[in-house]
Amino acid sequence: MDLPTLDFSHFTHGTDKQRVTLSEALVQAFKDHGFVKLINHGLPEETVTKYMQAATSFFALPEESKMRVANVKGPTPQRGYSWVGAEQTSKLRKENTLGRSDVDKLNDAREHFDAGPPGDSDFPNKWPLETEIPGFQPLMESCYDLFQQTCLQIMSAMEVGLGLQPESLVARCKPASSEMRLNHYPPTSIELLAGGQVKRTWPHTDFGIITLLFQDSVGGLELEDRKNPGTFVPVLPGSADGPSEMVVNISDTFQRWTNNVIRAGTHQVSVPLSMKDVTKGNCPDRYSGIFFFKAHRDTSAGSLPYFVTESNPAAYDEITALQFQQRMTKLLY
Ligand SMILES: O=C(O)CCC(=O)C(=O)O
Ligand SMILES: [Fe+2]
Repeated sequence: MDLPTLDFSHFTHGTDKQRVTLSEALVQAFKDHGFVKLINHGLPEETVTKYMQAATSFFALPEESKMRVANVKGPTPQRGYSWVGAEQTSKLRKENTLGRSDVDKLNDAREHFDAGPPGDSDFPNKWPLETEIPGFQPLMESCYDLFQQTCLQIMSAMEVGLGLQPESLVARCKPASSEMRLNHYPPTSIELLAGGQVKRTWPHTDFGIITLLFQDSVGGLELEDRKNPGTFVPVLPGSADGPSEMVVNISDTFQRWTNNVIRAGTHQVSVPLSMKDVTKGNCPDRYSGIFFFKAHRDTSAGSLPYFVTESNPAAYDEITALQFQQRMTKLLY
């Protein structure tokens, strides 16, 4: 399977014809795979580099400093630090746990840090001490704003590609309720990963509208091949001398809005491709930087009337984006 790589500048800086062609290709890639790679996505290279560096710096903090901003487990949007084993993505899909008696042992070998909109008063962010990690909070907040802008542009392209009214998707995403996440996968025993109880990340879909994903050069991200359900193919990191690539996937809220016309991309993080034949030793550290683009909390996460027809009746319940997120987040613990 070949994941399409699209040049997003055709939408942001192209002719009318190029805008339409890009938008249609984007919709097609999402229909086919739930995933796409974008180049010339408009995010400065430096922003992406600094976002990834923020991950390295945060996870290098002493355990005590990370635990000072620990996320409180529960249904509320995640804020701060989740230690290895804190959440179990295995519990998000019944395919992961079906017929197993060891469900509580199906762990992720991953720690992560989550933050919501800058200055969020509903679910306040938890920032580590400025003295311990200088500049972390302002950097994260400036990345947030740029990622949010990029996602709004992708929504505009989806409006064109799907034949929706201009602003009809964009308006549902304001004010911003997106979330950013830094992931760290510590070196992990290959034998442990082969044992079947622990994965770097279990197969799942994300909860928001779309997700932006940046990964280091280690690899291991895989998406489900829709032509062969249950099998996964690698989403390889871009080459160091090639253009900066951004992985984008469709998440649950968009699947709900489009009433299954565009389905969320199921993905997991596994042993890197280059180590598939290795049976002993450790997988190296891996870092990823994520942006979960989300609908405004009070917006409906039910299917949009445009996608509900006699032959495709509404498949989802009428709940708000926040209620949906809480329903899903609760499953993780
Ligand atoms: O680390 C990755 O590449 C993917 C992480 C992921 O799927 C997530 O945080 O939702
Ligand atoms: Fe994910």
